Amino acid sequence: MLKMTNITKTFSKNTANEHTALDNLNLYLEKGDFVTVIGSNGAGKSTLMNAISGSFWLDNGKIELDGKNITYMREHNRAKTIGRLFQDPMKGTAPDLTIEENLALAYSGSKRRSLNLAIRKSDRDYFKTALEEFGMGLENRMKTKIGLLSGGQRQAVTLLMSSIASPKLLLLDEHTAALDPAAAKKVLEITRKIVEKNGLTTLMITHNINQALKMGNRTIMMNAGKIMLDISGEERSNMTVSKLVEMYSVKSHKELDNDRMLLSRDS
Ligand SMILES: Nc1ncnc2c1ncn2[C@@H]1O[C@H](COP(=O)(O)OP(=O)(O)OP(=O)(O)O)[C@@H](O)[C@H]1O
Repeated sequence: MLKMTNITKTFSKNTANEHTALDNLNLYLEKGDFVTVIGSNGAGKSTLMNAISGSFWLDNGKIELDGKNITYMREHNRAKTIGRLFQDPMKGTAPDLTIEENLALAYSGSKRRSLNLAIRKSDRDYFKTALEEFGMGLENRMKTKIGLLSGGQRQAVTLLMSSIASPKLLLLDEHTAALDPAAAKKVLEITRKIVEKNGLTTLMITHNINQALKMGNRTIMMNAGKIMLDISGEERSNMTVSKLVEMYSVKSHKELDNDRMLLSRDS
């Protein structure tokens, strides 16, 4: 489904700040894989997502999605098949449009209909049913402007927008990190449901190691622009947070320096 071969990206080349954020990295995701991504500060996790969504050109390497070479495809074209959520709940929705208008935009994009805010009754019923499943009461606020919602409610709507656009790939970049614990829990629950129901191939960055081991079917750990650990199946089921932290130190010859990750190790 997603195949990244020898991808390399160096920022500020030939300057004192030169930094190789992605270093000959290889990653292959099967269709339906839900992969969690962890790693130290500056390991290259967000840069990996930026590379996939096309925020910059690679220095080297190739990215294929569903058999298609997208290495030189522009970002806005990739966005048609790659959904992305950020830490900032303000991103990804139009704050002055209502919940149903935002959903209608995502829906019209997926159906290749003309961009139109006149909402059909059948579409409205479909959105309502989908929102009801979240148990947040959003189905009764479909005419509320998105900008008035809490961060958790916004991320829930953004997730629904991403899924109704039927993406080939969903990228979640610490999408619950800015939320309070109760909202984060709820949004994760919704994430799990949406990914499962739609069989979405998903990459999710999290600083919470526990969460990384519990969500999805595979976990990768990044360090210095490379994937240093890739676990799934029995090895992953038997993995503990302490073991993972220890493996990081052994493999990288340094202590894990992601404070947020370590602080959340028991939560
Ligand atoms: N556009 C850019 N220009 C220059 N340097 C960049 C750019 N984007 C990322 N970097 C650098 O690349 C490295 C990797 O950054 P990245 O944001 O991918 O790390 P991360 O693993 O997501 O870290 P964190 O957990 O702290 O968010 C960092 O040293 C960062 O400063």
